[in-house]
Amino acid sequence: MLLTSSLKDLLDILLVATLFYQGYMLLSGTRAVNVLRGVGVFVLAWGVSNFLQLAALNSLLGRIAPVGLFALVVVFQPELRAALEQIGRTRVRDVGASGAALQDISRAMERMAERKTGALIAIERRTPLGEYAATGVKLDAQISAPFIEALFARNAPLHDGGMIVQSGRVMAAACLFPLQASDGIYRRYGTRHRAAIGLSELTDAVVLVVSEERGSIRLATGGRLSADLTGAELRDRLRELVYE
Ligand SMILES: Nc1ncnc2c1ncn2[C@@H]1O[C@H](COP(=O)(O)OP(=O)(O)OP(=O)(O)O)[C@@H](O)[C@H]1O
Repeated sequence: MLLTSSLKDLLDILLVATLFYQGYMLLSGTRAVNVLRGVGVFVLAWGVSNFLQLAALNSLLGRIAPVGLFALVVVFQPELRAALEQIGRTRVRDVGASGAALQDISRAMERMAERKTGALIAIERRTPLGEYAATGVKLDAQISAPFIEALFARNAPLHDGGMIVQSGRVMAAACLFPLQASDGIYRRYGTRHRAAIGLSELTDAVVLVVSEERGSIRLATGGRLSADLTGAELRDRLRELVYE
């Protein structure tokens, strides 16, 4: 009986530790981490004021806490939604794009990088990108390297904004992606790169960027931007990420 209850305690502690660790992993790399530190300081101050029995401060912090909690839920609604979606995702094989489509995307990315044509492409994985596709122009077109290059050509009508690939087709172009907050390690990047990081932070999409300025190819996943990639490296990364 004693053993059972200590085993239960151990399981309890393990589950709570896992929950905290998963919570931290979901938030790490997002702007919520900085706020989490602020909440930590608040809780610490509340603990100290409780310990020292500072009645006025205690009652003030006690009144702020529920309002603060509500404000946090409102401010971090996108992050909370992304976190809940991540928990609810089923581990099914991805349908973002077929091998041939990935080849076409990589080839187009390589050519656009050589010509320094700016480009932004999001490949849907498990999180639906419909709401972002709705901000642009619906296409539902077959993927081909020349088509992608034509879309992003400098004076083309749909070159501004991001392209979205769903189920191996170009579903939309000229879409607006959410911008990554300008704080943190990516603050020196321009809006195209921050839009790629922003979308990859809120969804599990693989987002590709060609820099118009540098002619570099980069890839964003999970709110992080890769180093410059060669065409071959991009192909390998895409194969890994889209067929994980
Ligand atoms: N929120 C957004 N969603 C989608 N595309 C965007 C968004 N914001 C900017 N862009 C695209 O990025 C272009 C501007 O890129 P900007 O030069 O500011 O960024 P950058 O990261 O420095 O990229 P580059 O290295 O190509 O210059 C816009 O013309 C537009 O096509």
